[in-house]
Amino acid sequence: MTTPRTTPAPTAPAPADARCGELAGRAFTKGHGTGNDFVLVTDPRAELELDPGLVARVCDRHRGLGGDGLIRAVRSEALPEGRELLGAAPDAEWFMDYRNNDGSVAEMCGNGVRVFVQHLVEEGLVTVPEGEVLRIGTRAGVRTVGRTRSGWAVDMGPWTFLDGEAARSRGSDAVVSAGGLQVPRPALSIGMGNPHTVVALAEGEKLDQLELTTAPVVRPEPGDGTNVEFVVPGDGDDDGVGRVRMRVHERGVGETQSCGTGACAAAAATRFWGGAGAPDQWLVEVPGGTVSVTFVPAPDGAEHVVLAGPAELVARGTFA
Ligand SMILES: N[C@@H](CCC[C@H](N)C(=O)O)C(=O)O
Repeated sequence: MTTPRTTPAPTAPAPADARCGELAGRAFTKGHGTGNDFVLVTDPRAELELDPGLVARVCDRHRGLGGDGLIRAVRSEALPEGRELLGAAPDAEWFMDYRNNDGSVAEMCGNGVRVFVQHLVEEGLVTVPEGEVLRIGTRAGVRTVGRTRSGWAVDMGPWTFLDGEAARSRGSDAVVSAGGLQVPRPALSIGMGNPHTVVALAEGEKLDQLELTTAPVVRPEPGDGTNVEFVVPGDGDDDGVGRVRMRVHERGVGETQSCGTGACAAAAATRFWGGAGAPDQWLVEVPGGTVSVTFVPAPDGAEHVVLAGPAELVARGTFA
């Protein structure tokens, strides 16, 4: 006689928190800037609890909406880091709360700002007439954004050497190893509100041969991690415009099609290596398109970096 089966046949366990619970019923927008793609959520009063696991589930390319990051549009007054900015910039009504695809918080996202502003405009939350600017709060400070013929231009503030004097005197302050590179290469650490490490390669061929599915190793290891840009300077600047090709491995994401702050860092490093006479205007070609980077004297006496490029919204929906 066979004993009746009392235990249920095993089934695959349901993954914990598989859905985007906290976001259920909320509207989202999907957009990108030169292939750097984001999920955008409007949460004016900062009511959502965006824990890293939730952000990672939303950004998962197989089980979520998919994205290099998640951007929450919050009124600056609703977040402590936004309120801090309002004293000096009372017109910075909206704050870009940016999260990387792995759920980590980042200070700044250059492509994200353009997509964020496009989202605010299309949601009817702001108007930006031709010739006027909008001020946006970010964890890297206030950013000023204006329209261009084909997108938005963002004053990204000053660029900095992250390792001041060493970088200035030697032209490099770190070494980077990566798949496809025979030997570790010297690199320059540049701050754009967030950290970047820029490596120059001699030929385009080497750029195409890089294997960036695993993170490049940077020594000395930056405490908060870094975004790593590999650049190949272009030939000839007859028109006074510098050109670079770039691939990037982003902190908290992996290889992306584009990185706005990375393009600014790549142009700043290449211009620094080029010495006096290097152009102030640059076109940075990334796998997802081209962005422009211009170095301008600013009223505060510092040199600012202006990043310009497109922003496209591709979908709207509701979280299940
Ligand atoms: N893609 C962004 C940069 C996003 C943040 C970055 N991964 C970090 O952790 O600093 C850009 O367009 O600038």
